[in-house]
Amino acid sequence: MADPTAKFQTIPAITTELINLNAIMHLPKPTEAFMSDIHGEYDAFQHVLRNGSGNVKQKIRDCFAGELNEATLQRFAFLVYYPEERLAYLHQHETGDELQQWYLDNVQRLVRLLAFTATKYSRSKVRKAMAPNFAYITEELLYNDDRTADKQAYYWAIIQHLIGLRQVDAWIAATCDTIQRLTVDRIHIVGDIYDRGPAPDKVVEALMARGGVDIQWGNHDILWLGGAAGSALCIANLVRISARYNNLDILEDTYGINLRHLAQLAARYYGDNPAFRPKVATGDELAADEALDITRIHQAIAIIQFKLEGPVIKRRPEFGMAHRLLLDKLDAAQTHITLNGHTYPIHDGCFATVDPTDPYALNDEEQAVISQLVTAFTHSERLHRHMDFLVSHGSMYRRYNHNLLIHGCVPVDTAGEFVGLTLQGKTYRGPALFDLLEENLRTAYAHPEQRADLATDLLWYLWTGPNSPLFGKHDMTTFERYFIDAPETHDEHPNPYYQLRHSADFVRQLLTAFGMDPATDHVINGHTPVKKGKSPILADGKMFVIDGGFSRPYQATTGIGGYTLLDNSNGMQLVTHQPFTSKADALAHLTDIVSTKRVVETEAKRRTVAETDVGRQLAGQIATLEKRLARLQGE
Ligand SMILES: O=P(O)(O)OC[C@H]1O[C@](O)(COP(=O)(O)O)[C@@H](O)[C@@H]1O
Ligand SMILES: [Mn+2]
Repeated sequence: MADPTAKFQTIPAITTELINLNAIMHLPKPTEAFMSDIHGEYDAFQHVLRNGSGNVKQKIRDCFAGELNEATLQRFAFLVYYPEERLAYLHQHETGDELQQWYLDNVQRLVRLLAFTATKYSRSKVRKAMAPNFAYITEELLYNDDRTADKQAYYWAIIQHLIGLRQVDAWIAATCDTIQRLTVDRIHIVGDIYDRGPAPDKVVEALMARGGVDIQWGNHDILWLGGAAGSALCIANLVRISARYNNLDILEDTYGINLRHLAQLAARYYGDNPAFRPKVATGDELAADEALDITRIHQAIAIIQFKLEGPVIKRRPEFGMAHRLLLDKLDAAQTHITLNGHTYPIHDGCFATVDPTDPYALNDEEQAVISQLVTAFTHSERLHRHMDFLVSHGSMYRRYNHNLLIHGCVPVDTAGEFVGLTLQGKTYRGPALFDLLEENLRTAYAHPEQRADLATDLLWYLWTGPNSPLFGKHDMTTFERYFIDAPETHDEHPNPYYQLRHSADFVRQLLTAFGMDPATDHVINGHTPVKKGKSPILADGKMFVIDGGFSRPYQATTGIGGYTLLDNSNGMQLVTHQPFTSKADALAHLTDIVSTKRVVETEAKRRTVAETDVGRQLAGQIATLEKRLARLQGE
C-alpha cells in the first residue's frame, strides 16, 4: 500500500497532519456491528442495517431528550430508516402550509441528528460519509449554528432553497443514509449470506453500496463462490438447496442461469416425491404443477450431486471421505442400503438414472446438464460481480480490534488439539489450515477454467469436509436425511470444538494460537443457530455465537429473529431482534422489530481510536511524520 504520509513533506504540512492525527487518536472508538447467517432474508437485514440495530432510535432519544413525544419520535425514526418510502407517504397526505412546515421541522431535526452522530468522527470522515452532491450544502448546515442571529438567516435560506429547488427530498434521503452510516461505522458479516431465503443477491448489493464491510465466508457462501469458480459439485448442491427452499428464481431471474435443460431432464425421469417437495413459507402456497416441477428438479439435481461426489471422494483420499460413498451401498433393487453393517430400507428412492453396476456415472443427459450449468455459472456477469465482492472483502477468519471472527469453528480433537488436512505429507491445522484453504479458494476463483484441480475440490471440502472450519461437523448426511428413516443415520457429529468452546481456558488457547490477546479478546462465531433458552454468550463472555435465526425456516428453533453484536467505545452489547414480518408491515404500522439490548461487557474508560487497529496504523504514521519533521527542522 502507498505510504499515506508521503504527501506531507513540508514543515507546515507535516505539522497540520500531526495535529489532525493526534486529534483523531483521542476520538471515541467507532461502533462496529456483527451479524451472521442472513440466509437471503433481505428485508429483515435491511431493517436492522437501517435502524443501526436499534442505535439510530437511541441516538434520536439522546439528541432530542424531552422534546419529542413517542409518536413523533417514532415517525422521525422511520424517516431516518426509510426516507424514500416515508417521503412518498408524506406527499400523498400533506400539501401546502402543512407540507412546508413538515420540511422546516424535519430538515432542522435531521441537521441536529447528523451533528449529534458526527461528534465521534473527524470532519474529513464525516464528509466521506456524505453524498458528494450535497457535501457542500450539508457542511454549511452542519457547522453553522442556527441559533446565532446573523447565521440564522443564512441557514434558513439554504433550507428554503432546497425546498424551492425541489432538492429537499434528495437531500433528506442522502442525509438519512449518512446518519445510518455514521451510527454504525463498520459491519462485520460472520458468514452465510446465501441459501434458504429469497434475496441474498440484494443483501450483497446493499453491502456493496454501504461500504465499511468485511465478510467471513460461511459454508453456504462457498457454494456460490464455488459455482462461479466452476465447481460442478458446489453448483449441484446450491441448485438442490434452491429447489428445496423454492428459490430457483434467484438462479434464473437474478443470475441468468437457464434451468430449462435441467427441468427437461427432471420431467423425463422423475415424478412427485414427498421427500423432495419444496419447503414453502406459510402463505406462499405454490400451484400444484409448479410444485411438481420443482419436486422433479430437486430430485434430478440431488442425484447428480450424489453421483458427482463419487469421483471427487475417490481422487482425493486425503479428504478422508471414503465413508461418504453411498450410491454403491444400495442393493441391486435399490430398495435397501447397507451402512456400517446395518441394512436400512430406502423410502422415496428416485434412482432411475443410477446404474447399479456403475452408480457414479452420469448419463449423457446429466452430463450435458451439468456442463451447461457450469458454463452458465462461470459466465454469469452478475454472479461474478457479487462473488468478486465476497472474495475481495472476505476471508476465512479475521482479527479485528479485540475480536477473532470465524463462521464455523477451529477443528480440534476431543483433547482440544488442532486437527486438519494432510496434503502431500504436510498437515495443516489451526491458523495454517485456514490460510491453506483461503489461498486455494483464491486460486480456484481466479481459474474458473480449471474444474477438477485440488483448489476447486477444496471448495467442496470447505462445504462438507470432516475438518472444514466452515462446516464443523464430521458428515453431511444429506442422502440419509432424504432416504432413510433411522434417525441415527442422520447424525452429523459436530466437531468437539462445539463442546470445548464453553470453556474460557479453551477460548484463551484459541486466541493465543491466532495471535490475539487471551486476556482481553473474544471469539465471534455464526453458523449454529442458538436454540431457544440457550445463551449466545459462552466461556465467561469470551465467546459469542450470533446465529440467531435471520433465516425464517430456523426461527422455530431459535425463537427470535436474529442477533446483532455491537462493539462501541463503551463496551459490547448484544441486541436481540424479534422476527421481522415484512417491510410493508413495518412501514404501515411504524413497528420496529422490538429489540432488547443486553450489555455484555463494559469498559471502565471510554475506548478511543488510539486503542483500535486503525489507531495502531495512525500511531505508525505519527512516528514517521515526527521523524520527518525532526529531520527537516534539523536541516
Ligand atoms: O435444514 P436443511 O435444509 O435440511 O439443511 C440441513 C443441512 O444444512 C446444514 O446444517 C448446513 O447448513 P448450515 O450452515 O446452515 O448449518 C447441514 O449440516 C445439514 O445437513
Ligand atoms: Mn453455516
